[in-house]
Parts: sequence; C-alpha cells; structure tokens
Amino acid sequence: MVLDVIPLPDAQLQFDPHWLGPLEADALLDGLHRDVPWETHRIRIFGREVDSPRLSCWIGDPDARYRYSGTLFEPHPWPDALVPVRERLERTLDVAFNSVLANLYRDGTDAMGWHSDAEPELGPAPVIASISLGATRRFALKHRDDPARKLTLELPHGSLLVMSGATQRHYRHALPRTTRPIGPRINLTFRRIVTPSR
Ligand SMILES: O=C(O)CCC(=O)C(=O)O
Ligand SMILES: [Fe+2]
Repeated sequence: MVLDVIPLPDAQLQFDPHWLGPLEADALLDGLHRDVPWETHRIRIFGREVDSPRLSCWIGDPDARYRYSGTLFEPHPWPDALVPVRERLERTLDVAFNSVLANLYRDGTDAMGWHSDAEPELGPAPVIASISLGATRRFALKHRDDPARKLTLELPHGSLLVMSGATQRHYRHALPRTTRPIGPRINLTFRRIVTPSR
C-alpha cells in the first residue's frame, strides 16, 4: 500500500486520511477509550513539573522502557484491540514497532505543546506512525531554524501520519488547543525503542 507523500523540506511525511475504515476506526476508538488505563502524566515545562493537559498511557513490549519529559515509563501490556493494528502497521511500513504512546484529548482544551520525538531511545532517524481517532484536530509542524517552514494538517478519524527520516531532527510539532466545541480524540504514536532506558 502506498501512502501519499506530503512535501516539506528537511522532513519526510506520509499521510493517508482513511487508513482505517470508518467502522474499524469507530470500534478502535470505543475499545481504547474504555479499556486503556488512562493516566495523567507529569511533564516538565521550564523546569517545573505539571500535569499534562491530556490523558496518556505508555504501551509496549516489556523491555520498551522510555524516558519522556524527565519520567521513566514502564510499558503497559498491549490491549487486544491494538494487536492487529500494530501488525498492519509493521507490514505497511516494514518497521518492528515495539511501543505506542496513547493520548486521549478529552475536549478542545486538552492539547500537546511544541516538541520533537527525539529521545535517544528512538535512535537518530525514528519512524513515528501516528493514528488519529475521534474528533478531527489540527496538527502543526514548525522548522527549528527557519520559522517560515511550517505546515498544519487536519488529522481525521482513521487517519495515519508517518513522520520519518530527519523530521524529528529538524522540526517540532504540536497539537494546539481549540475553542471549537469538540468531542474526544485518541492519538496513537507507534514507536520503536532501539535502546531501552534503564
Ligand atoms: O496527538 C497528536 O496528534 C500528536 C501526539 C504527539 O506528538 C506525541 O504523542 O508525541
Ligand atoms: Fe510527538
């Protein structure tokens, strides 16, 4: 299967707005909303520890430990609903994903600030496969050195966005708040931990 390439200098982006069919996406949204042990992660912003404005869960193989924003996360086991999704992603992208960060944005006030997924555990050129479920939200990318290089993308229910190559090295990304009245959204970023944290 071929994903559409989204052109952006210094980045490598592929996108399929309908990677999951609507029924499959509905079932996954409901199942994960219900079954994932959602928790509030603490993050560090300007040296201060605060609750992140969303619910999250770090899921993965037992050795896929991950240090993120100052905290070491031991993975939760894979929920049944994610097993076929992971297998299909591995076939599509030829990457052996061993973990996924699940985020639940309860409404438009939940968000994620500017960052790159450039933790050393992920290696120098990580492939990050991002599946979106539920409410469509705007995803933004901004070049570290050249603010004119930026892009926003609407990520609909069932979509797949793949960031690879030098994307994390050169760009930050964010999921901004919105004042639109909007329902919940779940995002899954599949990752491959190359060198587990200890
Ligand atoms: O919710 C999104 O689309 C982005 C999530 C993200 O950037 C992350 O999990 O690192
Ligand atoms: Fe990210």
